[in-house]
Amino acid sequence: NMVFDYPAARRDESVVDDYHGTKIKDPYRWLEDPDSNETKEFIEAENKITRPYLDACPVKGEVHERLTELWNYPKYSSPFRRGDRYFFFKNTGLQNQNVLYVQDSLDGEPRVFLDPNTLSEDGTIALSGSRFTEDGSTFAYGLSVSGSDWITIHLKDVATGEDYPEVLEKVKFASMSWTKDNKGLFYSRYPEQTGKTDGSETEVNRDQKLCYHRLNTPQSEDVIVVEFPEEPLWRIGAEVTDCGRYLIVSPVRDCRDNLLFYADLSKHPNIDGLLPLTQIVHKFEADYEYVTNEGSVCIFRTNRNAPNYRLIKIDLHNPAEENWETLIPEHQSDVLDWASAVDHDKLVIHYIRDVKSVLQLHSMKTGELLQSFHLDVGSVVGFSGKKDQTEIFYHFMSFLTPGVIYHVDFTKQPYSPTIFREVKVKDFDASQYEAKQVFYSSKDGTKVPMFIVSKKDLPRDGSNPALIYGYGGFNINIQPSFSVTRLVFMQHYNGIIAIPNIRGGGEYGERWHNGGRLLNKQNVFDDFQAAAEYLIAEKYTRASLLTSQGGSNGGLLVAACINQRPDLYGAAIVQVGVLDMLRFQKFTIGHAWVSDYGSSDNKTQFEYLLKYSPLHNIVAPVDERHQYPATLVLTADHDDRVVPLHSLKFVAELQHVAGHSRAQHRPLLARVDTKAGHGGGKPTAKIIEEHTDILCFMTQALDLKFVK
Ligand SMILES: O=C([C@@H]1CCCN1C(=O)CCCN1C(=O)NC(c2ccccc2)(c2ccccc2)C1=O)N1CCCC1
Repeated sequence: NMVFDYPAARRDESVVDDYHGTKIKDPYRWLEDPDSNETKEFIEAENKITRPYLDACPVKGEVHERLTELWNYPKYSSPFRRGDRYFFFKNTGLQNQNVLYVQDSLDGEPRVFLDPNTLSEDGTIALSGSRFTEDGSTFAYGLSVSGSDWITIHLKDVATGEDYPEVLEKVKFASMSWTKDNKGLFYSRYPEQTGKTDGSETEVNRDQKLCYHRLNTPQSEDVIVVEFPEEPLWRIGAEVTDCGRYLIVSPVRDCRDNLLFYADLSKHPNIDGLLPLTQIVHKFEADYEYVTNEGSVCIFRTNRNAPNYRLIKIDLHNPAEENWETLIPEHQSDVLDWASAVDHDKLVIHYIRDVKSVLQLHSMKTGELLQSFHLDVGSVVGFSGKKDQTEIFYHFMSFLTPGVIYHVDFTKQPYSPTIFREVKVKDFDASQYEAKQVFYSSKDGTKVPMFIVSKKDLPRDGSNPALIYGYGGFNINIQPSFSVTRLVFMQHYNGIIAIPNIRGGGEYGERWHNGGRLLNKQNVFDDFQAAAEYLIAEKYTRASLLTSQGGSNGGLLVAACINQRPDLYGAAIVQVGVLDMLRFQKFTIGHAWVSDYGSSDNKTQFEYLLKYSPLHNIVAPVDERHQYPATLVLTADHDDRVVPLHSLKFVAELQHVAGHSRAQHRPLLARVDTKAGHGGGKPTAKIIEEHTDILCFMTQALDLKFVK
């Protein structure tokens, strides 16, 4: 097999940090500067060896063609009413960005309302966040460029389609919320900073302010309405209540728990400065999410004393915790994932039960269950409905269902869902495949659910290639979804898809999240390793045919797992991963992740982080059995969520330590994309290119056969 001439990246042995008395070397510190020629040359040198390896794949053409063919089916979002019009997103199949359409009625002739594809040749300008005014007359929308988290906010007159002159700059992680007079918009923004803010910079995001913008005025006239100058790392969520009277302000300092304040907007008809706030929640101890309100009584979804979440009522005029009431108590096993007011006095509530979606209708007054909406095994991936609307739409998807949109009209009894739209993938016959859920035991005996999807009747003799995907953090749930790329792997490689719902996620509420974070983080890796061992023991596959894949926090998962058990995998795909656990908090929004990771600034947490940090636990293989799996590390130049330095330092160290070992025959490569970021807003063309490269990497590395 090919011998790899890895780039000789300079090792600066003089860079040594002292963490609470422990000296740690950081020889590739220079790779943290994205603008230096040396870093640019390193990236070029890495792509120079990766590109030929991927292009040498004999079935690259077939894979690209098959992915494109299967991808080319029309995709729709649930329609949603704003004012007296309906809107929906549609992609005819291969469009780089989804297009927003408008109709005067549900069966009216759709007209293009906003087509982001017209904004750039290569589709790298994406819609990122949007909000209509209450009356549907004006549309605020965010545009992000090259996959960065930075957006500019634009304002469009819905009737004419004309944009107002102003553009709101320096916006990131912005909740947008209009005042009910349709005259202005609350949004969060960062102050001007030195240096570029195009998403290729690594500066820490700090000092976010909540501002109020009056329509048709320059941004320079915007007023700061909420700020926490003594808390530079907080982000400020804000939402005008359904009735329009209150502004709910929810600061978040990391990725869990928030405070709650409110302002009574009726006392400030002219918003011209800081709004006086009444604080309701004074400590970061739980999540609180506004659902709706009736007068001064607000309904929140919270995990306060309820790890599976519940709905509570807080009277803003009597907000002390002892006066809070429970509207919907915590379920002992189902997780209350979201709730939405509909038809004036009802709540649609989404539960997660053993990772599968449950959708119910409850009384807003009493909380009692009115009825359930039947769902197959799968996920509700989209929903539209408002308190003052008498209909809802919800979008269902599963491993073998590309998408079904249901409609419920509350003006007719009984409330029975009808199929509004069903999406088909041509020449995909779901009856040839099976999706099942198994429960396996992790290292500490914890039962972990895992979805396994593949063609029916595959031999159970360890001869099938398998792809195991994981995330494992931030209370995020990995529910069933439809993926064309996984379909190609199942159809043309007889591949098996395995998705373990490992700890750190929210599949079983806060307990599951807490079981996989801070000083429990190793449980996440143990759950994942145990899933791989289960697949091998049950003869679904064997180590040399098993690929692990994960992105972002999941990239950390995959990288930590190949350090700890390189023998378990034949290949590993590490996408936009967090890989330097001692320094992540020093870049862009990394400081927000301390709620899951802790921080090297804390001695106890430093000692724990050092034990699993991918960059700091690379070991030269002593023999071929312990060589690293074929590893592809992917990142991109405008990833300002997880800055590329993580991947660059990791692959440099991996190639230096393992790549030069005689026992390491499998490739250890990096793919660094341009005009791309963490993933949000990526154009279809780039997604298909990337997925083609990943399947080709697996084909080459594991010597897989592509069957027609
Ligand atoms: O990207 C990430 C992690 C995972 C989930 C969000 N995240 C983040 O790092 C998200 C940070 C940025 N961010 C959002 O994308 N939504 C916010 C938000 C808060 C207030 C107003 C507007 C947006 C948020 C909302 C709810 C909860 C938390 C933040 C937020 O701060 N990681 C990359 C690698 C490790 C973790």
